Amino acid sequence: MENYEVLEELHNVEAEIEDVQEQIRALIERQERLYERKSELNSILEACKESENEANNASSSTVENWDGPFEWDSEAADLRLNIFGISSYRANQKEIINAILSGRDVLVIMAAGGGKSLCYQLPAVLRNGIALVVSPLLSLIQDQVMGLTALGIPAYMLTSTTSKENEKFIYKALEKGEGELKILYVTPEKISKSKRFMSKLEKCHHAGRLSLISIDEAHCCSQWGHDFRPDYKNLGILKTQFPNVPMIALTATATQRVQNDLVEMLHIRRCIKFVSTVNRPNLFYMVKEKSSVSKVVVDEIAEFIQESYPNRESGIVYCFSRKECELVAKELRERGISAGHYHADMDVNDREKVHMRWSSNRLQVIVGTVAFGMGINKPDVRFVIHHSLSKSMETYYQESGRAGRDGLPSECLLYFRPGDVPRQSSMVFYENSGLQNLYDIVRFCQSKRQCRRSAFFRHFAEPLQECNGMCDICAFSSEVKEVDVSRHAKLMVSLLQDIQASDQRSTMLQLVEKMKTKQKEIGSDLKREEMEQLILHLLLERVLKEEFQHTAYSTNAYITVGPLAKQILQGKKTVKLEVSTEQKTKASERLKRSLGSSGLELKLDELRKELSSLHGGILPHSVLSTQQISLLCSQKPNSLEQLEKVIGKLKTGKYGNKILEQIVNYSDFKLTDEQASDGRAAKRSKTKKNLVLIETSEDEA
Ligand SMILES: Nc1ncnc2c1ncn2[C@@H]1O[C@H](COP(=O)(O)OP(=O)(O)OP(=O)(O)O)[C@@H](O)[C@H]1O
Ligand SMILES: [Mg+2]
Repeated sequence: MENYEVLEELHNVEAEIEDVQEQIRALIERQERLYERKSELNSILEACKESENEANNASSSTVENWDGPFEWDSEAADLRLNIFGISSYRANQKEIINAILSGRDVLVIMAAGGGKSLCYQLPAVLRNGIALVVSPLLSLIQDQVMGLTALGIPAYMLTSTTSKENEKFIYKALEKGEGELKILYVTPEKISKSKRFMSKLEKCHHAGRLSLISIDEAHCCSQWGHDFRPDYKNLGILKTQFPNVPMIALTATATQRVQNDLVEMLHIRRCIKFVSTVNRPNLFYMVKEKSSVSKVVVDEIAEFIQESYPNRESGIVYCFSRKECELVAKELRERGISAGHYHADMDVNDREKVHMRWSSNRLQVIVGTVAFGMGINKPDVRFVIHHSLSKSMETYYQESGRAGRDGLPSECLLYFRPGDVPRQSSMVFYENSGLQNLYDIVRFCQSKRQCRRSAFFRHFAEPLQECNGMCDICAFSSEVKEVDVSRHAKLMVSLLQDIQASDQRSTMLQLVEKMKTKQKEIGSDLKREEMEQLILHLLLERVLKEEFQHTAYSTNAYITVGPLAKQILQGKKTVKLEVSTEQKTKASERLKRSLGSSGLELKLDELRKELSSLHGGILPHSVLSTQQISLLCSQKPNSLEQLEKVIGKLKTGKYGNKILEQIVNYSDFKLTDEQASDGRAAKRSKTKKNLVLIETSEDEA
């Protein structure tokens, strides 16, 4: 054998080894993803078996029909309507309340705004003694205590802001049963750090006065959750110390892993689990192409807000960075929208002030970073706009889910452009499955065919449900065609190989620039946006991958050749891009129409603002919720007695005359014979008004 032959074979063998190694790397990576999926599927299977067992046990035991009847039914219904002002239960609420009142531990998974608070507040009022509620944030606690106080329910909080006087009152109530205390809110730190508090609680329990324990936002227990709080890990002590006190854990987080985790950590393995759907039928999801010119984006956002929400309905705009968030707020203000910014770098008092102004409808829009999160308790947020994409499907679900907690139609709008991806990836790449999670939401944004809602169902492993035209994909019929871009993909991979061979790196932006010249070789021009779309597509397909380099000030993301690049070079893989051929309409006309407020709605909105400041600055929605306003407009009660049927005795007693005055004064108020004779239920009038109210009535629940 000649020397050169040996050398040639050696090169070939080396090339083949390299090829094999690449395939092994790709396979290992695939194996890892499969292992991860396997463990997820196992957890789901486990949960299914558990619920099957529970169902089997349920059929053999005596009381497992949580719908009732129970001895407390009428008392509970009276409290619901006349104190809480809620005309009918939503899905699962009644069952959860019954399970807790039967003394069982309960785990509640219910979407944001589903009405979890009522599930523990109503039993707390009904049962003798004091209910303990653990909640992660001071602002959430303050909102809840204020809301309950407005309803005349003796609720207190024990936190760093509690006055000495109140603290004394609370300790006395716990220890001696003196004074009126029904619901006590604490942060988890109180349980893990205050021995004094725990000893008083022990005394309260010993005297048989600890009625129930509620763990709100329970996903904070789990490291897999999005808001992990170390102090939540210690809450297991509550069940150990008070085993016979029913515990209710509530969260809107749907992943199986988190659910399993928190049941273990709270020691409530025998709990009854109520899992409601992740579906938020009143939310309209929409992804919009984001211009690379920042002014254009703000113009579009401003126009959207002004056109769709001329009555200054509340909204949130989420931004990626603190700087961006200040800038966008300023630019919105310049365009005549009352907007304030909110981020973690601000002074706590300033942050609180902005939050408060927004909660009381004095500020229309909060422009925030992710720091504007869990504490948001405002039910009538009509729109959530993402100025750039979130870091995962779960985060997006949570953030967009802050819209429409009152069940009324609301919009979730995400501005997406591929150039935002490297900004996010350089932040999340070090997190557990960070890049994988990010690529999931990128897939969601890139898709031009898959219903947005069904993407959520898939993500949370839930059976598909109808979207009813409540996402851009289902609502607008834009034609999508597939374009074969395999040649461009091949060119891109070989270009990257050349770059890497000369020890260089390329960011997404640089790669697009280089490709713009290079693609002339194949005589076909992809537009800049299409080129970016192609890069993302190849990242998701693992033909390309991102690599990161730290500098003193930032982490840069570079695009490099990925494990499946060979397949492209060898022509084993075709690459197709989805391209819309039609422009989409601006927004859902249907939704817009349904959102239009009537004159009476505006009058009642004004009234609730006025009453809220007259009644010690409570929040306007504590006076009347937007849903109650809609009911009043459709039913137009004309006596205190009729009004009571809509908003309950308590609110009628407090605000009834003023409300009736508005309804009577309202010029186009005409009482139909039908309403006069029997005060018909809301549903029929609701459809008349063309207002889509999404709620579950008692008989449906
Ligand atoms: N059965 C009901 N009918 C009408 N409105 C209801 C009902 N139950 C609760 N609500 C209202 O829905 C809104 C959201 O309720 P709540 O704050 O309990 O939601 P949540 O499930 O705790 O949401 P989050 O996960 O965001 O904390 C509140 O304004 C509440 O008054
Ligand atoms: Mg809640």
